[in-house]
Amino acid sequence: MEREMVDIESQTNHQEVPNNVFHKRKTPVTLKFEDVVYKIKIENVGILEKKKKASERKVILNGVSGIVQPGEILAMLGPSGSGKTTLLTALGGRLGGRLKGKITYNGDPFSNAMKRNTGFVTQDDVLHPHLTVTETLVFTALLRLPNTVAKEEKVALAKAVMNQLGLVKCKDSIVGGPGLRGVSGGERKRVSVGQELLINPSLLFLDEPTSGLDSTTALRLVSTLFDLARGGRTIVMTIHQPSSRLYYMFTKVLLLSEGNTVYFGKGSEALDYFSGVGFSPALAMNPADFLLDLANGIYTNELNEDVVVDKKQLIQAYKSCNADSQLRQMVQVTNSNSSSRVENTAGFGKWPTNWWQQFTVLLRRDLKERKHEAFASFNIIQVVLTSFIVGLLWYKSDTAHMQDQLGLLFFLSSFWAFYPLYRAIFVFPDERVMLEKERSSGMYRLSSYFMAKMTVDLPMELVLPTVSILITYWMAGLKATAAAFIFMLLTILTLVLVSQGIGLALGACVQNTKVATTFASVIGLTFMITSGFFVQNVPKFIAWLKYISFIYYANELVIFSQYREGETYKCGTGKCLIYEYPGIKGLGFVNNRESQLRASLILLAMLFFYRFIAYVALMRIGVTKKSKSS
Ligand SMILES: Nc1ncnc2c1ncn2[C@@H]1O[C@H](COP(=O)(O)OP(=O)(O)OP(=O)(O)O)[C@@H](O)[C@H]1O
Repeated sequence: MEREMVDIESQTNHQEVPNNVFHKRKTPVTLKFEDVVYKIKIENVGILEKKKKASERKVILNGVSGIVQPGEILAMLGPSGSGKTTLLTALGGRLGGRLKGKITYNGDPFSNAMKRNTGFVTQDDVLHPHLTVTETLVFTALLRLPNTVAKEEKVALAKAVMNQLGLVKCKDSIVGGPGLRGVSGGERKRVSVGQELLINPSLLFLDEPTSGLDSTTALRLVSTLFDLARGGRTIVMTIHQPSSRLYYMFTKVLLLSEGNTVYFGKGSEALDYFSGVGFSPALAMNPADFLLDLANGIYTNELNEDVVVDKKQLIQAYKSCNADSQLRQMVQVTNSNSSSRVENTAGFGKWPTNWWQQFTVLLRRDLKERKHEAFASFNIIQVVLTSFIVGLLWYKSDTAHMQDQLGLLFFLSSFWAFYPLYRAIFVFPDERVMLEKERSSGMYRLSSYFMAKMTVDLPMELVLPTVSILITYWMAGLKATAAAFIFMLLTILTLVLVSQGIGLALGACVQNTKVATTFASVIGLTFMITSGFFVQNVPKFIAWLKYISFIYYANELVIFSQYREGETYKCGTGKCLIYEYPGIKGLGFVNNRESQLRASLILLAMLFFYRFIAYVALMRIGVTKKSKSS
């Protein structure tokens, strides 16, 4: 697979890549939003009172309206917490909950076709840290571009994006992330933008794309966006503190203060507007700084003194100005007609690619991303060392010391019940943000993602226990027949998969590794102590717990692998039947084919059951949010 990617890349090295492929435009989109109101519920808990106070509704967006046309860049400015990200998320069709007002795209509400024509760059870069810049963009192209585009063309487009965003220099460097040195912050941001440019979106949303960038890099990035807008795209972005050079590249500016519009209109006319309502800049200053000060309720007068301004006065001034009523009239004109409707013109079906293509690309991507984790030497050393120590402790054990041997069998069941559980817990919480981002843009089906995740870790999940059992089994002198060894190995491998399933389900349901780890300890310990090794005379009302304990069934099968009906052990001066040994008899096992089959089938059912739970829990992540917007 790796070779395949290298081949494709080398082919495209000789291929003519258009310098600016993004000047070709699909359907231009006019974005209108009218009286957008968003409230969230806040549960108030007094510090001193134990009782919860009644929940309150906090207004995040308070009747915001606007219009952005193809070829325009709208920059949303405002102090921190003024609602910029919330509005951007709402306009990008990703905000659920109590969203009121009307948001339309060429007159129509947000649709699946629109979703695939929309690029959304989040504030934090959500990227796979171990992939190189090229791999990141090529995998995105393979997943997001439709089947109608040939594979070679997809790779060529990824290359074109790298050219356009100035990423060629670092194309073979890994992206990096927390604790892993990779490309610079600015390059990482450009990779995120590149992922969205690949689909040549009609509408592009960017949440603070310039934060953390030096002014030159920020200017370069916004220049690229300016070029894109000129190609007919509609661009909406939030920005904290643009330099004046950046400010004048924006076609329109929306200034927010505590969720209210303080100004909406051309960036170049903002200062005139504020002069008209009594606030003209007394000193030569960056217009963006002046606007942000006002939105924060501060005005610097001729004496360079900061005067407090009533924000309500600014909000009211905007509401009663001509610009606002003109804007409302423009927004209210419906322009829904079949020629402007965003259709699936890009050749996307319900999904850009078919199930198998999604699965294979995701598998290749996961293999590259997770090989460092799955094949980490410390995992291998940990398991091999533990196996040797266990082998030494039980070196050449025999049935003359039945309790010792039972202890070994129980230890093996318990160790392989816990080890994969704790590893699997992290899989989905670590991936949540990525899954959310990719599913929100309709990149792939959940089932192909899920199957790729199940498959990618499988080899290592099975190789490690096999190596461990190989070491311990022979050192500890367990039954030296191929049948007994294979039975034991298959039992342990099934146990590993069940345990992994429980970890995946916990991680997927809770989505918080700390909480999931706590649950895992409680569940794991409960299943371990109810499996019969520690206590056998359990009160009836709680004795049923062992029947849902996967460790109980694994322990049963492991014991079956070693001892046959009628076999004996040395007791006192004579011999006793092994299945009469108190430690085994108390477990209540019947050693016959039916009970072996029953235990095996229950373990297999658990293997699927816990994965099913994990799948259902993941279904809520990244689906297009249903809001109450009218
Ligand atoms: N789910 C939530 N729970 C509680 N408060 C929220 C939630 N979502 C948004 N808020 C609040 O809504 C307000 C607006 O948040 P938002 O992130 O949109 O602001 P912003 O202007 O983008 O801020 P920044 O520039 O700091 O990113 C903030 O006060 C924030 O605390």
